[in-house]
Amino acid sequence: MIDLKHEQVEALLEKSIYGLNNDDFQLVSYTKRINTVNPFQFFEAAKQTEKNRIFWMSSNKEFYLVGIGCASEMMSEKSETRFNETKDKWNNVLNKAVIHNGYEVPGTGIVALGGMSFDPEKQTTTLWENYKASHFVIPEYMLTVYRDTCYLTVNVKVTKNDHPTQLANEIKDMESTLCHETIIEDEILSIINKEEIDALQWKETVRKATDEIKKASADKIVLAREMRLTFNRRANIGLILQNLLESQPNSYIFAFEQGEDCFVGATPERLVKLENARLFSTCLAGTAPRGKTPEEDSVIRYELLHDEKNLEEHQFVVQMIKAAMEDYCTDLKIPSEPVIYPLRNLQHLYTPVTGILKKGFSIFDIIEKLHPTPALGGSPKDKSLVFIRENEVLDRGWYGAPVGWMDSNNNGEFAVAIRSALVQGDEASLFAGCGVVKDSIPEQEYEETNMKFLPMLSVLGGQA
Ligand SMILES: C=C(O[C@@H]1C=C(C(=O)O)C=C[C@H]1O)C(=O)O
Ligand SMILES: [Mg+2]
Repeated sequence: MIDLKHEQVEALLEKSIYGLNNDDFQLVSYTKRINTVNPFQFFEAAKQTEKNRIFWMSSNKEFYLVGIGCASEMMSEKSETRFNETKDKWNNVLNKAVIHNGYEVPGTGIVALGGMSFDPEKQTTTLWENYKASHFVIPEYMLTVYRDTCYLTVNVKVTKNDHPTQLANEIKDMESTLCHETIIEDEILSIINKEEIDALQWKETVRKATDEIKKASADKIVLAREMRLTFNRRANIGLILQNLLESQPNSYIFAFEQGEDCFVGATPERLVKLENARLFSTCLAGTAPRGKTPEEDSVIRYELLHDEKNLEEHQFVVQMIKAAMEDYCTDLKIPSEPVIYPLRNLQHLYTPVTGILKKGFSIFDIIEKLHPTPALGGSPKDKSLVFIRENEVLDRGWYGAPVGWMDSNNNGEFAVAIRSALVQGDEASLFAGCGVVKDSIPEQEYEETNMKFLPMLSVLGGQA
């Protein structure tokens, strides 16, 4: 019997509590299988707890994580050390924790969920003040849905002064609150004000980037812009997530709540997935709209697959990811030509990457090596980042950066946080960017970013 009963939970807590010295603490974690729970409802039910919520769904819809509250966190404000700090803190957490998890299911047991800012060296504004340079949370309560089976993990930080019976009762009450069937109200959100942040200046920056590229100081520079919306009411994140699920195929759906703010999106772009040392990454760059009829769609698809400008944008990403992965993987496989990745509002050029992770590396090493790929930064990395830092009129915050999860067995998955919005009560900022190369035309790049606003715009009261 690996599923714990109430009395066993109490005994487990008691054992940890009585083993502690005065100022010490211990993270106790246990996982059990539970009856089917709808992850969107679990997320919605947690609203009444007033704890921060995190939502993650993989693009194949086979895997969900919903994290509630914070039992422990790894936070870093410093740009140069954020990766190492996070790795060290993660190792400390794992070394000190007591883990009761009888399942070898990825994403159960102690899992850290979080993300980071795109460029911690860029001057920040107040827009993202609630989001750190790097922030990972080990939730108090976490629902894992893996191929239709549900698991609940409870993580408790206990101290000498805690009372096991009381704690076990609190946990029991919380479990029933969270697993209780909840109705997500279908409220109508409408936009009462929409402001594109300086579109003219943005097009001018695109032109300046093409000049730089022609001078050969860089090959590709990704430039992004912001749209600010005001609604008739507060946006309900649970409903937004459900609407994203219904409207955005082939996409990761994520939400990271921080008090009154929530960073939410439906991104098609995997950065890296690790499952039992098998590594998957993605090159995604080059964009065209979807056709209105199947015939028109297949013409556009054919053109995209043969379009020199888009193929160039794409190729920089393939070259970089290939070079980056060679040191970390064996059996690296990358097809020589891209295929189409279809989405609701647009289609991309896509090249999958697979390999076997060499021993001694973690998923965090891979993220550090890859971020930002030329899909979001440019090529070469340093030159394009300097251009973005100096010329882009936007605080990207967590937009365009890795978001995801990792477990104690070196499994995990990170996506690139695009097609996303920072929702702040009855307002939101949407972000969209595109890869500028030598043949980029500012007006066309502008239209491309308009298409990339659509996934979020359409679930926030705009037109699909
Ligand atoms: C930058 C974004 O998307 C990236 C840019 C693309 C392009 O320019 O063709 C395509 C996919 C993404 O790599 C975004 O959606 O904001
Ligand atoms: Mg493009």
